[in-house]
Amino acid sequence: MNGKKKLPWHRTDRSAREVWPENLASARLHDEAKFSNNGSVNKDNRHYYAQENPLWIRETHFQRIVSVNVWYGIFGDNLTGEIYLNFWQNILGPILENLPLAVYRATAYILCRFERLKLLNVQFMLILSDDVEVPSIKVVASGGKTTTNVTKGFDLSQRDTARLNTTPRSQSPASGRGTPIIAQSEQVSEDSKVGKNKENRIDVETQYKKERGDSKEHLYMVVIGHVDAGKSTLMGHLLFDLGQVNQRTMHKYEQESRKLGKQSFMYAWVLDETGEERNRGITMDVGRSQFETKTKHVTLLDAPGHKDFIPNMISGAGQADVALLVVDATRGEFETGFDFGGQTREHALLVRSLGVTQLAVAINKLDTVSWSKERFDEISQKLKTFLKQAGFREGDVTFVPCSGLTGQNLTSKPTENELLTWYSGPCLLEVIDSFRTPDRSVSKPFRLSVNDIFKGTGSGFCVSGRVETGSLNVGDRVMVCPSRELSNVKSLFIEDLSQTVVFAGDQATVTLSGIEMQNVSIGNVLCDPQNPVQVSSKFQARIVVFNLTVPITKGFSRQGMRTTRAVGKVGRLQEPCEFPESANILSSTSVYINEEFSKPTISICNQEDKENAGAKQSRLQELYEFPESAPTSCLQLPST
Ligand SMILES: Nc1nc2c(ncn2[C@@H]2O[C@H](COP(=O)(O)OP(=O)(O)OP(=O)(O)O)[C@@H](O)[C@H]2O)c(=O)[nH]1
Repeated sequence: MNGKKKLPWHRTDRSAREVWPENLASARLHDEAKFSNNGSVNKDNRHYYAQENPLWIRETHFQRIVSVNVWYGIFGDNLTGEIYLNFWQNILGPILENLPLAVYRATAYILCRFERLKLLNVQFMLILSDDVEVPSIKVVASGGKTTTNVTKGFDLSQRDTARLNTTPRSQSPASGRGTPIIAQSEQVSEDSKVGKNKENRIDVETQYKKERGDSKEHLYMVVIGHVDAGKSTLMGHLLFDLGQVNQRTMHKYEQESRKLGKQSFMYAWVLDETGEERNRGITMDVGRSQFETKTKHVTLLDAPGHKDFIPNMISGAGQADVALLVVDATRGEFETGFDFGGQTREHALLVRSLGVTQLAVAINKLDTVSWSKERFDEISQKLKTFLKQAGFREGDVTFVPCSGLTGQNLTSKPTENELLTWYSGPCLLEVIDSFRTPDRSVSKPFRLSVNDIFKGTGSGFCVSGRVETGSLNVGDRVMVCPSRELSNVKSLFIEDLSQTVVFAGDQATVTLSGIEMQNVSIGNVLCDPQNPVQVSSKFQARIVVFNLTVPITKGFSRQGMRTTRAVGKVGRLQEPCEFPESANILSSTSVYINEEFSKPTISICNQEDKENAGAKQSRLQELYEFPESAPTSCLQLPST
């Protein structure tokens, strides 16, 4: 909410609280509101990959609080925000007229607009106070055509106010994630259940320019590094400096973290949202946030550093275009994270293996070494050598000195004299701004690698993942590989915002119908039925192996592999395979690479296919169909 609109908001909020002190105890909304459902905070369940079998996905016992940014709102007769009067005065009213008064009075509404995606996005949420007990509410949409049962606590997203005849979204009993709502106008008709062929498709490049041309480039950035390197503190402080977190919230975090004796983590709390993460002082799941630089809209993915949460880190890295590696400059700490089996090396290798080529390195906590240039140079030098070996080009790596705790050199030039004597380069925000946005291959055939599947109470179910190439429209037909079953796209979302089309590079949620949920797995690929992923009996891969207890030797044979992005691209490999005689083994326990790091060079033959050469096609998917999906194989073998 910008400053101009903040004032009427707060004025109305204050007067509304005076009018309804009892109800607004649970219905007050602010620009970063967290929502409660009849007293208990609405939360999103998280997932992780099971240790006992990395092919399984498990739900965690910790959850993320559901929150949204609120731009406009009404309380009773009071209106906040001066735009969209028509929505508030003429459209919302008829929708709500059948609500019981008690419910109506305990209800708050929000309306969001996202300039970047050129969408008018409307969301509203029902907040019931503790003393209103209404299990299901009938909502009659404008024009009286649609009657919908609403479960307590819902929100919905639509492309524009003309599409407000909607079904509210309800919480998924299984995962806590909700099935997003499909606007009536976006429902897939029976007639449209055919794959769009090339001729019917609007020229994708033109469509892409039209939809995204005027907005800032979208970049997904994962923040990686050894545990306690200061990743969350750094990004929390950056978000605060950029105004993404307001003073009041920061003050609250300061007070509450002090009570727990963890005041030094107050900025980390911006991204570490769960009680368990805050109590333990570590990130466990990927924290997400958004911010803007001069030329980019950045989705920030704050990965956990602790080795127990590597699967979560991989899932964050699998979504990223670029990475920010954070290292702790404190004497002894950098060495722990880098030299003695820490996560600095592992994370850097993983992101490179997953296709990330551009890296910024934040040499953090420089306050602990009195902003020493020698320490900065020593660490940069060590990392330069290592990163080059890991496959990063020198020109694609930038080193920036900073302190997440004190805020030096994050969003503006430093003020510390010691640092100013030797550093005149860009601040962290400028470094992030200078990342190149990877080319989005929008005109290639559609491919999406599935990294999450969830079901709500509505029809269909959702899969989410990264669109690797091409574009997908609501109403399109997709093929799920490797099963090759067909399905229909009912709706599309990015960050819970309804879309009519998604493009290469987007992290999208797709609501599918016409296919059973159990027939889609994490690691499957959604593709264009008219141009599906090719089937092959052989593939080549570059393999990075971590934490193997048994040394790798030539002829080494293992069964079962799992990864997020790589499996999404190659299909799941569950067949015995062996490292061929020609393989170049550089290490017996940790990293297995060939001489040319940037190109996959190790052939792995499927055992069965070797025995019945040419007799039948393997279930493996061709990896090298498109360069975007080729060099990013990161396979994890069970260590026993
Ligand atoms: N002196 C100093 N301490 C810092 C700085 N940045 C972070 N810290 C401290 O380092 C500790 C760990 O910070 P976090 O931000 O939680 O580290 P992290 O890398 O996100 O940790 P994980 O996500 O759990 O791996 C906290 O006590 C921070 O206050 C810094 O720039 N200077």
